[in-house]
Amino acid sequence: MPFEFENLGMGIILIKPKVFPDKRGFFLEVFKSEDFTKMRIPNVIQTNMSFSRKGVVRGLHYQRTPKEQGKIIFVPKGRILDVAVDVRKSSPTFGKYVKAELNEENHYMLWIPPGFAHGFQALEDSIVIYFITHNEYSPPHERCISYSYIDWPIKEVIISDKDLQCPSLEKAEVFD
Ligand SMILES: Cc1cn([C@H]2C[C@H](O)[C@@H](COP(=O)(O)OP(=O)(O)O[C@H]3O[C@@H](C)C(=O)[C@@H](O)[C@H]3O)O2)c(=O)[nH]c1=O
Repeated sequence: MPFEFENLGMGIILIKPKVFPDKRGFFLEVFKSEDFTKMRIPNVIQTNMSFSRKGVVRGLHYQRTPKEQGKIIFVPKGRILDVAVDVRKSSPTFGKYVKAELNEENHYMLWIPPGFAHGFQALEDSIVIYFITHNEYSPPHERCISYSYIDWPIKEVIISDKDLQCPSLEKAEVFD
C-alpha cells in the first residue's frame, strides 16, 4: 500500500505517503480512491490551494450541514501546524482538538472528517493544498470559531479581518 494511515483519534487520520526518491528528486502519490475509501475517506469533489506567509493563521473554519465538508490537507512547500477542533455538540470529545505538523519534508497529510473546525498556522512561507469531500464551497453555510481557541506557536499572528470576527466555541453555531 502506498500510504501508511495513522489514526490520531476522533476519526482524524495522519496519512503518510510512500516516497520514491531517485537522482531526479522524488515521486509520491497524493490521493488514491481505492486506498482512501478503505479508510472511509470519500472521493474528492473540490481541490483548493492557498499561500500563506510565515505567521499567518487561517481558521478555525467549517461548513454546517447540509453542506458539511471533509478535508485532506497537504503541504507541498513550507511547514504548517494544522489543527482540527471537534465541534459536534453531542460528541464526548466536543472541544477537543488534534494538532499535526505537515511539511515539505515529511509529506504528511491530515484527513479531517466533517464535524471539525479546521485551521493552521504557517510556520514559514507555505503552500497548502487541500482536497474537499462531501460538499463544495457554500458561503451561506460557512461558520468559524475564534483562532484564539488555539495557542499558536508564532505569537505575531497575521489573520484576515473575517477571521477576527469569529465567535468563541461557546457562542458558535456548531454541529448537533
Ligand atoms: C474556501 C473558499 C474560498 N473562496 C474564496 C472566497 C474569498 O473571496 C477567498 C478567500 O476565502 P477565505 O478567506 O475564506 O479563505 P481561507 O481563510 O483560506 O479559508 C479556508 O481556510 C481553511 C483553514 C479551511 O479549512 C478552508 O476550508 C477554508 O475555509 O476565496 C472560494 O472561492 N472557494 C472556496 O472554497
